[in-house]
Amino acid sequence: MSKRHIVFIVNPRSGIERQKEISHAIDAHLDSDLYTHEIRLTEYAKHGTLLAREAAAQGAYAVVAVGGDGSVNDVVHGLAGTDTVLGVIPKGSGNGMARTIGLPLTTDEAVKVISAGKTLAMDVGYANERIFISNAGVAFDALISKKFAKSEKRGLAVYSWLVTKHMWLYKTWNFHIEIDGKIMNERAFMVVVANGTQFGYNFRIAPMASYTDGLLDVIIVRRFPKILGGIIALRAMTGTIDKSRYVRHFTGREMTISHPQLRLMQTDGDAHECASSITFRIKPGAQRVIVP
Ligand SMILES: Nc1ncnc2c1ncn2[C@@H]1O[C@H](COP(=O)(O)OP(=O)(O)OP(=O)(O)O)[C@@H](O)[C@H]1O
Repeated sequence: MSKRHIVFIVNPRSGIERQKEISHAIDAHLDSDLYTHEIRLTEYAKHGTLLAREAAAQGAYAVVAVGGDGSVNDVVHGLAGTDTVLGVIPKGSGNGMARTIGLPLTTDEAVKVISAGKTLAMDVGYANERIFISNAGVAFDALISKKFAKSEKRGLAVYSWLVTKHMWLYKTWNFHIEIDGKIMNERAFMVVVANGTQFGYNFRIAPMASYTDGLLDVIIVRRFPKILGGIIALRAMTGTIDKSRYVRHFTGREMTISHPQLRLMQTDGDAHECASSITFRIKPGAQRVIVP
């Protein structure tokens, strides 16, 4: 049997030590009787999409995103429409997708999972034409993604500080929302369309979401007394946010979220400009992913 080829995509900005750690883990734990491999370094943001597309075109069995949800998102954009499998070594700060599928967070263990090669077909979300794996959102989470991207430092402490600081000033909007034909207007602090359960750091905005149910989950956090912000955050950390009286939850296959002033959204933690109306869709089982 011919060996399967795996391409690992690494952001060199993560540092030489981390690159060495990844190389050692691959040498130690990737079964060389079954796999050949190469490591490709990204040269700029989103370069992972191009590298993944090239790898798939050259017949790679798998492309492994070494990083967080942003890196996974880049790779999945490149693999769209191909049979090449996605692998993940969780080296981001929040690692929302990796935590959702229960991947080990250490490099050695993550490489062992890749070597074992068990896969499942994962649903892929679309926000207009843009892919998301974990979640997409149009309100407070989009603002935090933008602020987090500008921050020099990463990590839970920075993320928590940004949420706490901006929550007090944030003004809710009255969104027009249509979910599989059902129309509603909601004054919301957050409207998140989720495929995975969390933003990262175990902050579970959609604890009921599944990568294999063929559905998107819509979480609407309504206007709430800001003094209760800590309690809502605690509910997210304990996986009970849907039990809050300020939270509404729906599932569907297609939904549109609109507001005349809407300009900013996030997909997998990456903030970008958007139109005033966004349509979200799910492609069930569109991407095979290596799982524990
Ligand atoms: N060489 C590079 N130079 C600049 N940016 C890069 C380079 N390679 C990758 N990137 C970008 O860096 C971002 C890395 O995001 P990633 O999600 O992997 O890390 P993170 O934000 O720390 O983790 P998480 O999303 O889990 O919090 C991606 O948007 C990717 O496009």
